Amino acid sequence: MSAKVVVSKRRNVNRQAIFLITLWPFPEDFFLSDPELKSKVPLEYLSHKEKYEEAVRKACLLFRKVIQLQNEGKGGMDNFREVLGGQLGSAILPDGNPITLHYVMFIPTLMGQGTIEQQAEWIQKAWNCDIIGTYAQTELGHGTFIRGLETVAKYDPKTEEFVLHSPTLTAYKWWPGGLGHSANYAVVVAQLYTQGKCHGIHPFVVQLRDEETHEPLPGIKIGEIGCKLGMNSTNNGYLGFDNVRIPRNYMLMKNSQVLPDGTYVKSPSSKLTYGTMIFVRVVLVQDAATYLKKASIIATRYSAIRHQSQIKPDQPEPQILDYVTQQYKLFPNIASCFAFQYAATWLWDTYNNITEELETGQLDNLPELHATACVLKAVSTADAAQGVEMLRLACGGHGYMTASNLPSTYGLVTAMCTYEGENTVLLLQTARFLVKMWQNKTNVYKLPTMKYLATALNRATPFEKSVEWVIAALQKTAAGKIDLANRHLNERVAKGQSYEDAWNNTSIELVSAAEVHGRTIIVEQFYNTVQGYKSRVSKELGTVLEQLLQLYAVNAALRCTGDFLRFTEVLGKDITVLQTWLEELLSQIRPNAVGLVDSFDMRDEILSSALGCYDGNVYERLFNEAQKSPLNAEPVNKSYNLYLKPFIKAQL
Ligand SMILES: CCCCCCCCCCCCCCCCCCCCCC(=O)SCCNC(=O)CCNC(=O)[C@H](O)C(C)(C)COP(=O)(O)OP(=O)(O)OC[C@H]1O[C@@H](n2cnc3c(N)ncnc32)[C@H](O)[C@@H]1OP(=O)(O)O
Ligand SMILES: Cc1cc2nc3c(=O)[nH]c(=O)nc-3n(C[C@H](O)[C@H](O)[C@H](O)COP(=O)(O)OP(=O)(O)OC[C@H]3O[C@@H](n4cnc5c(N)ncnc54)[C@H](O)[C@@H]3O)c2cc1C
Repeated sequence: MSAKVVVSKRRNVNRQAIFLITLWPFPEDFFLSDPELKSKVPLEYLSHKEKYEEAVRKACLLFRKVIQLQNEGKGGMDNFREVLGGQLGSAILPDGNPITLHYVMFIPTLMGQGTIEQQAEWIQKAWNCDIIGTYAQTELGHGTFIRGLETVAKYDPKTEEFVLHSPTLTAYKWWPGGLGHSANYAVVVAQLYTQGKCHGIHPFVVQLRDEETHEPLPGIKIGEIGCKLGMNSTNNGYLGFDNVRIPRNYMLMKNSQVLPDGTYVKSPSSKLTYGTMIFVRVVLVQDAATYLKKASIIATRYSAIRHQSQIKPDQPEPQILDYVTQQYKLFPNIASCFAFQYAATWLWDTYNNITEELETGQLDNLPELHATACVLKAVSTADAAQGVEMLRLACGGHGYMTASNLPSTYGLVTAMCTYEGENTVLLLQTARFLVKMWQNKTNVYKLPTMKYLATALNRATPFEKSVEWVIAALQKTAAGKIDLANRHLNERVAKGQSYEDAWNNTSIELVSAAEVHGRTIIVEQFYNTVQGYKSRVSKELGTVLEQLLQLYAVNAALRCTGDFLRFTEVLGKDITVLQTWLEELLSQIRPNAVGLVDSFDMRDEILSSALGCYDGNVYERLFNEAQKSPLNAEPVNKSYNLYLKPFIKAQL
């Protein structure tokens, strides 16, 4: 396959940033109208092996079409984003894409961690798909604690090679997407040893399979890890090394180097090796918004079609959308879609600005970027997973059908809470930075996401029914929680605990403080975006956006009433005002609910749901989907004669 990519010789080019510039309206039809990209049989009726084979067939066609568009000059990297993300990507490959990691982590790591020469060597090949790669970091024994990885890369100056080895079973790589049978190369993260000393984890490019036959190379033990809750076509794999040799220049050496004689040259920051993880955490916030939008469309449209029970005995069964409890399940999730979308856009811009600085050697803003990416990834994916499950429940029994596409959407979104950093662990990373800033308050003034900490604790926040008040109250609560956690940490240390034990013993409070900090950022970004839009949109649209903003804010406030009572001046009677405000907003949003989810602009083929179609023909679609069950192909199944009949006829 041929595609052109120009590797710039300029060092300060943010190569990951160029991925997501949208210059071209994405031609969904080019993909969705291709009969070869449609499934002939619903995936759930295929075996595990057939699912994988079908996914590889489609993934190859999908990327061939993206490259065709690119060669015709139609769009650029944004096309990749569309086909990899939760919108078009998950419609065509509902149980995951077996080559995603090639684009989302392998190529970005070559770009972010390789020298100019290494990029020139590898990127064109990867871009042309002459090689297919993955990102092999996690091991059977360690996913979170990457400093504890056991795979070893030992430098041999005699041959100028690294020797990769898995000394134990727990050192086996475990989880990388596409590793099982799709990829023939990987970026492998391993402990670097040179001149008898361990220098910590570093990234290496390793060939795993023959480029022609795809047979595993000598010393490479490789396979797929088996069935999972979801994402069963992503071909997550395992990988062990038995003294596999690779050339010296296969270590990605943009940040630290091993010279031919084995001398180690240190990186300006050991955390630059973690750069690809920051990149993926940033793009996941957008993906969380996309999955939540999908589920919100399905559940809201279904709620407008479904009639059940009676509100008043003498009246017809209402649309279930008219039940206030139903509105409470749906509308805060619709508001969250907007909130996460705006937070994702803001985080993406922040990421671009800070990575530009990193390219020029300025590392000052890296810790804040890391802390912010961690908390926004954690809060958005946790809320999206919880939201998708709530929206599934909001569809009653039909939401449990795979034909609703809600179970599979949940399978995709809940995985996000674990991969690319387990959410609790990420919140603790943010808490670590918050506490550090809290202890040295002068630093706080400089940080856009944290400067509120300098004044929030002592600011009066008398209750008023406004978003501005919610933001101030969240800020005061976050500051109060950080302050309290920090005090408890110090008290434990003063009583003789080590700092690490005290940290662990305070970690419930620390996680909670980080979470409120994350929600503060999200509400603030939502607020700033709506203020920016107000002068540019119609009065009516401005009103609806304002209602969504208020709903997101008041719901965020009601989720932490206990904390508000502890850390702000709010009183019990004010909570009643908040509750009434929420109820008013639900009824204001009700007439626009279907219009709002329609505005997410997802076609029926993308929703892939019998419940969520635009025309509302829910029951016909459910019935038609049932006809696809292989059990309905014959009126009597052979198990009747084999087992049931003898069982029924037998004298028990
Ligand atoms: C070509 C076109 C392409 C177009 C592309 C278009 C893309 C668009 C596509 C859109 C669709 C998307 C689809 C997605 C599908 C995804 C598929 C699934 C992917 C799933 C992949 C994975 O799942 S892949 C594995 C991820 N696996 C983790 O995620 C491990 C977590 N575990 C850690 O990440 C570390 O283990 C952990 C905890 C930090 C501790 O690390 P540690 O022990 O070394 O560090 P310590 O805690 O001791 O901290 C020491 C100091 O380091 C500081 N620090 C720590 N991290 C830092 C950092 N990153 N940057 C800066 N600073 C950092 C910290 O703040 C401290 O700073 P200080 O000392 O000053 O306080
Ligand atoms: C679908 C999927 C795809 C994946 N794809 C890839 C891939 O392509 N490449 C790759 O390298 N990896 C991949 N992974 C692995 C993923 O990155 C790890 O699973 C993730 O980082 C979590 O690590 P873990 O599994 O070791 O969980 P653990 O760390 O074992 O977590 C278990 C529990 O321990 C807790 N815990 C752990 N450490 C701490 C701590 N310090 N403080 C408090 N609590 C703690 C966690 O909060 C959690 O509750 C994938 C995983 C999944 C599920």
